[in-house]
Amino acid sequence: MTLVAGVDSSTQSCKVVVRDLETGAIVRTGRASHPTGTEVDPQAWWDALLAAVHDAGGLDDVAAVSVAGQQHGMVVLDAQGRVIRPALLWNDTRSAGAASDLIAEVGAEEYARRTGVVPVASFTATKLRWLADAEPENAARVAAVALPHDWLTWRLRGFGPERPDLAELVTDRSDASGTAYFDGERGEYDRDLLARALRRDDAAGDVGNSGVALPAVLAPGDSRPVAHGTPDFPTHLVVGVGAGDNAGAALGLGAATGDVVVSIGTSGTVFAVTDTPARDASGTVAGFADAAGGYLPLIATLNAARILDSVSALLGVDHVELGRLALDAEPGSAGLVLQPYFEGERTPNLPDATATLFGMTLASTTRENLARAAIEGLLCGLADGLDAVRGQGVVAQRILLVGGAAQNEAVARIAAQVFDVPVVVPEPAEYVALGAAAQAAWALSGSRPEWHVQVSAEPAPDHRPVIREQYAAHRAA
Ligand SMILES: Nc1ncnc2c1ncn2[C@@H]1O[C@H](COP(=O)(O)OP(=O)(O)O)[C@@H](O)[C@H]1O
Ligand SMILES: O=C(CO)[C@@H](O)[C@H](O)COP(=O)(O)O
Repeated sequence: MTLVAGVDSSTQSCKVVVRDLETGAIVRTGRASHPTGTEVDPQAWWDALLAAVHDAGGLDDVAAVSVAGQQHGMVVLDAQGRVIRPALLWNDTRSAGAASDLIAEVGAEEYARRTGVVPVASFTATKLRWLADAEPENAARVAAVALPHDWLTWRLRGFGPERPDLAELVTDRSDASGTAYFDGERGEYDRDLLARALRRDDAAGDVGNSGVALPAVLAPGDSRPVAHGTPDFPTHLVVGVGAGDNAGAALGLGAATGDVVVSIGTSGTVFAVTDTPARDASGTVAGFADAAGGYLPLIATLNAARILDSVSALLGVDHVELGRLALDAEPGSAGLVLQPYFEGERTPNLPDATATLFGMTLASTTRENLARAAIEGLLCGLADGLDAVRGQGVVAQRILLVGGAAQNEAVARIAAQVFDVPVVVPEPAEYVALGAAAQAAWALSGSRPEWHVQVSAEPAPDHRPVIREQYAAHRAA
């Protein structure tokens, strides 16, 4: 049996799956936790990757591996290949002012035209501008900028401070498209936008002629060898190009026309695979690239599964009990509405917002209604996102619900009340890691594998417009 492995280095944890190349069957899995916080030393991701690989039984018998990861995180390296400062993650909002500054300088239309996105605090370019303004001595030392999956792929192939070959950094279109200095349609970096973000004129110019290295953007199915083998990552391993996590999930799910993926992990995301790029100058929909040569219009919320973690903790219950309580309440939670901006918000772009509970009366303020309001608030934000993605021409025939919180039955059943299209829950699995394993298989065999995805639940359509109507009324107010 030939085996391939996929990694998802996500916000909260690192997950590894090992699959049979022939059938796609999951042979074994591993996992390790990441630190909390929105600023993380990348070394912690490397340690977690090693721990997750060990937990999965190692890669000795595996022929190829590929790494997908949380998008946008800023990993800055000096000329010796050392990480200059902890990475700022996608959900770190300190660069909100930098995003506004970049838009004021370049223009939203111009950004959308050149990169498919308009900067928000999540995107790498804004973090570089923050670095240039807040830590100019660090910005001056930047010799390369990588994303989490680029850096982990580089380390896995045997590079790092001991072998600081920055020209060996590689990435793919999907993750590069989340930087706000890459055009997914042309498949090229916009180095003038990079130079502007970092306030470094020497960052402009052609590859080899620039003071700041960027990872080479490889094609889907491409690969690189392990250059310097270690016991954990031996030289026989073929290493795939990797991906941003959402593009990885699309690959793992085999998302096709008519499918809209709704992922409820640390972030909430709504996205679809398309043939043409989105260029939304309002900035609501990010016009990302996918991991298979197409595009991935996407909206993301900063608040998703952790809304439920927080409300579960408040109520002193686990996720199962939270779901049971929620299903004991009526749709609309008797008027209780949670606008769940616990960590600020990205869609809508309100980086300094906080959460608000509306509609509290003696009658409505029950544990059941609060549990339901948490799930409804989470899903209403994503339903607004679905509207925005549809506004880019995406036709939604069904929702594929994935991510940690999709495993909660109440979330799936209430999703069937919030969304106006059928909801399908694929069998519980780490779809980002599965997609990365599909990349590994593609790199090994030369063609994209056609692996089947099982469905575990299809909650009966039960659309209840009242849920979104009352949420929208409070948002407007
Ligand atoms: N049954 C469940 N109900 C609600 N939330 C859940 C459930 N299982 C896991 N989660 C939550 O899902 C999140 C992890 O999801 P995951 O997709 O792995 O996130 P990420 O990829 O962003 O690290 C955690 O916040 C976890 O508490
Ligand atoms: O910022 C985005 C997408 O634009 C997030 O989706 C990140 O990619 C983090 O993903 P998770 O770790 O929550 O899965």
